[in-house]
Amino acid sequence: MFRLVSSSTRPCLRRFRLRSVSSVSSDASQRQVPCRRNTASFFSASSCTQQCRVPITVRSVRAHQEHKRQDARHFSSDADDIPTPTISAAQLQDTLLHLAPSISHHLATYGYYTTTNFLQSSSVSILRSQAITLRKQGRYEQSYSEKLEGHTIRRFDKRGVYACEPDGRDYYTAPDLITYIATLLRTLPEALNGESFTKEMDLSPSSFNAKLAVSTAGGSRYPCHIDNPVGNDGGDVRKLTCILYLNPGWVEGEGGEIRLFVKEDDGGHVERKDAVKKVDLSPVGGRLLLFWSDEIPHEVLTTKSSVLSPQTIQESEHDLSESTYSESDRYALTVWIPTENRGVLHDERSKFVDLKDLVQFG
Ligand SMILES: O=C(O)CCC(=O)C(=O)O
Ligand SMILES: [Fe+2]
Repeated sequence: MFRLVSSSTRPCLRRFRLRSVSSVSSDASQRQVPCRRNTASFFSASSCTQQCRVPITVRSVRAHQEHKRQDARHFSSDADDIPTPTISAAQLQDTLLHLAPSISHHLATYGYYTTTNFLQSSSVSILRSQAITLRKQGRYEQSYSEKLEGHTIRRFDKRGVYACEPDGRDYYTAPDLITYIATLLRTLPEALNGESFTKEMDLSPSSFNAKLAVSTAGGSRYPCHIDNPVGNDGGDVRKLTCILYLNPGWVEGEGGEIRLFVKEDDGGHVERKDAVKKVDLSPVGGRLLLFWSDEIPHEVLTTKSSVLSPQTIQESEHDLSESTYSESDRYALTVWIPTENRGVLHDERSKFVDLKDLVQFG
């Protein structure tokens, strides 16, 4: 008997640490820069004290040179080389603050929130092209799930799915992706903690992990799972899953939908224990989807081989730019936000608590 433990690589919740910043500035003079070596301090270059301590041997000299080469790729002392993101952090922040009351209400009532208009298609195309550049740099690896077989956790590759965990070193390649992640983290936890429906969740802006995943066309799928099935017992404090889809030309109804299993009764009045509703959402570019990481079962349906509108395909034939590379692939950027209040994870009092029992995993 298999039990799905986690759909993704075990999270490293210390991957990024954000300095507490109350406002977001897109002004280049105020911009915070990635640390040279320590990805954990992306927003605090001055706090990196780690030195390169590779012992001197012939092999290590090569390793050292490679290290320096990699470093140079990610860091330049010339401030002019720091890329300026195209998307406006201030505008993103405004949008999130504007949506916060509705997000809070929907999360509390339905367990999820979604909007297809979170970003303009031009911004989605920029984010996608940076995701593709990271892929061309070899930053993605085979994505896998872990299942508990007896007492052993076994790893299963997800066919056709590749993932990377963007971090501070990726700023030079993907300034907009990193700006989006940072702005989401700076804004959303605090905004939802200020709303009465989600106040108790005590979401934390201080640490998190992010995943950029690409499902290649023609068959890849994710089985039904919960992102954080073990919760505090396993040291996993992820509470809110935030997915941004980066597929500008996606055609609705052509596969690749995420299927959420939510309560049939969404008004919170009469709740039948066995009432589960399936909600299928296409990964259309600019869709933001949020749901409780420890409660909402979901799966990703098979991606069909061609999911782009004829217009997009036609355009891509004449445009060999980065933004149309691998145009049939399904890109999703997920940020998991943890809670400071471990008691809310797998809370027996939650109205969604029985969803995981009602859905067959694996
Ligand atoms: O890409 C999606 O729609 C969802 C991916 C997912 O469920 C996961 O990474 O855990
Ligand atoms: Fe998931």
